[in-house]
Amino acid sequence: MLMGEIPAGPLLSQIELPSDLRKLDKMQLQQVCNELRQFIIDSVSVNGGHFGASLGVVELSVALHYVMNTPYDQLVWDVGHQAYGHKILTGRRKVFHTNRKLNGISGFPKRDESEYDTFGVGHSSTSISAALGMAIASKLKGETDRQHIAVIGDGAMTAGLPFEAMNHAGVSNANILIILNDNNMSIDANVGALKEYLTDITTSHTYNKLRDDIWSLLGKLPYPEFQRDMASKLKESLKGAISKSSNLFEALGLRYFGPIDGHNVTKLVETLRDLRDIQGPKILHIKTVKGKGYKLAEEDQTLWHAPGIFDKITGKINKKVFDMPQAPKYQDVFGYSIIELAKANPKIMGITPAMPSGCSLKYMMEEMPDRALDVGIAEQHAVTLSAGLATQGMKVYCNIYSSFMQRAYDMVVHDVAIQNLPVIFCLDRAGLVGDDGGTHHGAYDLAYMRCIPNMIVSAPMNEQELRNLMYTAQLDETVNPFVIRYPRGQGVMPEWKTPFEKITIGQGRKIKDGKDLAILTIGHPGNFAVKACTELATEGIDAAHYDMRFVKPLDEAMLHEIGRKFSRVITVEDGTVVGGFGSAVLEFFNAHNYKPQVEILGIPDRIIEHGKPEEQHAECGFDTPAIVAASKLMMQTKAGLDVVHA
Ligand SMILES: Cc1ncc(C[n+]2csc(CCOP(=O)(O)OP(=O)(O)O)c2C)c(N)n1
Ligand SMILES: CC(=O)[C@@H](O)[C@H](O)COP(=O)(O)O
Ligand SMILES: [Mg+2]
Repeated sequence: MLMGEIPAGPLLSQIELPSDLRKLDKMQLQQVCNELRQFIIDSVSVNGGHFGASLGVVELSVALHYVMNTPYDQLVWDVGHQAYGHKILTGRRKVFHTNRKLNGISGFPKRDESEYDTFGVGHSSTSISAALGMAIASKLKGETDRQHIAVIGDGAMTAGLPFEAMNHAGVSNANILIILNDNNMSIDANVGALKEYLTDITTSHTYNKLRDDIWSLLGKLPYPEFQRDMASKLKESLKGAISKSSNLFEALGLRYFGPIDGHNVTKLVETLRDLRDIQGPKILHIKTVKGKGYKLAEEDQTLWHAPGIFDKITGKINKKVFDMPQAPKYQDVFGYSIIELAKANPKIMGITPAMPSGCSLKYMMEEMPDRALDVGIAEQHAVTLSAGLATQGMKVYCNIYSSFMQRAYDMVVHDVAIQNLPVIFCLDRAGLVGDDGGTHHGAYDLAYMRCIPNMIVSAPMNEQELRNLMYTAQLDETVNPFVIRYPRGQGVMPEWKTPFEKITIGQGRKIKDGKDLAILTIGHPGNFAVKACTELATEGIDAAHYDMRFVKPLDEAMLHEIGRKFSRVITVEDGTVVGGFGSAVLEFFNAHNYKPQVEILGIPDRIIEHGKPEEQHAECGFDTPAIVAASKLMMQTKAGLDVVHA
């Protein structure tokens, strides 16, 4: 056993790869499922990670790798937070204890990690498009026997992209199987008309009775060939009568099967075998329970989506221990402050695309259900909906994780910025997010927002600043789109509930005067600089510190002061160094002919993998020790002449 390796049950420990699984008798699969489920519980309880979603697809994961010839047959998991069983069955059981840790395996499927991971994921709703692309390529290569399977949840299905993909798949002859894993949950409760439809189709007596009658009639027919022939004839004749009018997926040109019980591994195996023989685009609807097999997770599916480390016997979740126990999370400052503001201003609304718990809008949804909405996984819709509301004078706080906002970029430009609508974008999870890794970092927002005309782009250094920026953004005199971006987790102010104060847009704050060099920060990393200045002082270096607050508009008066006074400048941001805050400062200095030596600290131009945020800050080189080191190095050079290279 490797150090940290989690022990597996007797059958599971014999399975290194799906080829081992396929040697088992079908009757042994239930035991494999039981052992796999236990292994996931054992692993996640000690190492953390996503939990309920993987428990819900244990049987499906086993059945898929048992029936399909993976990796030749291509399996695409949507989001990938449910793919732990898949990872464990495909060569990564022994290293599963390194899941989401620095230098360990990723929490999501990743192409360079395994040939069984056919497509890199983390963001939702991409699976059908990706699998369709693979299926079309297979057809062109003449691979008629190859299967392409997209496993997508009911939450991920609420986005636009799957419908774009199904609209295409339905008129293609591509060999694609979509498995809709319907557990009636997203992270929070799933929302919208599709959810209602999936419930209706599951419980519809007419539809199910007709389907069951047909199958039992077919079962009574004498020969399998005759059954098949009869099935297809019946299917054809009933197509117009029932399916198209009563089934959304059939209307899109997909053959619809189900719903079936996604926890019955034998039934899944039989069904997948049947479907393997049916060419063309098709969808299998399975019903599962998120958190299946761990009672507490079944009972509170939101809490157990990603609970962190817990005691698997008692179910007690270990609360994360923060450096500053009393300081709140930025998320809660947002969640409580928007309620305060909304009570005073009836025009205020809150919008989240599927992250009410994550971003804390849930508090407002509970208190003011008409004015705070979860629109499902639909970032593009969230932005344009906010734009529509803004045309009517509403003050909308559209709260989207920074990395998920990437897919709504055109809506920000076309629907908001070009019309200069004063939508307030609260970009949560800005900067480096930790365990979720490269797909989830909010690394690019400063760069991609600051290049758009009309935008105001800001980042608070602490809770009070967040509140004041939120307050300023909703004032009637603020007529531009307003970005406020802040990181995941804790701030720094135990006494965070300060009275609201207006901030002058484009005005920074001088935190500390100094004479040797200037450290310019944006957002939360300003706190790293505060500590760095204290440390530098003990070594006789007198650094000035400016919290610039805005990347757009820049505080030009402050930058003139800095340009005139300092020949050494360090900029610090938790965003990409390519085109971000540091670049904006350099552009200003260049335009005004200031020539200080400038070092830009931030996220380098490569993908930062999973790990703890502190490890990632250190790796990128913008934490306190890195600021101290860069300052000391800069002080060794002759100001304004030598160029410092890290
Ligand atoms: C574009 C995007 N928006 C939001 C998320 C956050 N997110 C991850 S999983 C999830 C719920 C997905 O629900 P579903 O597809 O039904 O899977 P389940 O967890 O129920 O198995 C959400 C909202 C994401 N990963 N990507
Ligand atoms: C898979 C996914 O996208 C989410 O579950 C994400 O991991 C949530 O991240 P937070 O824990 O930061 O809300
Ligand atoms: Mg779901």
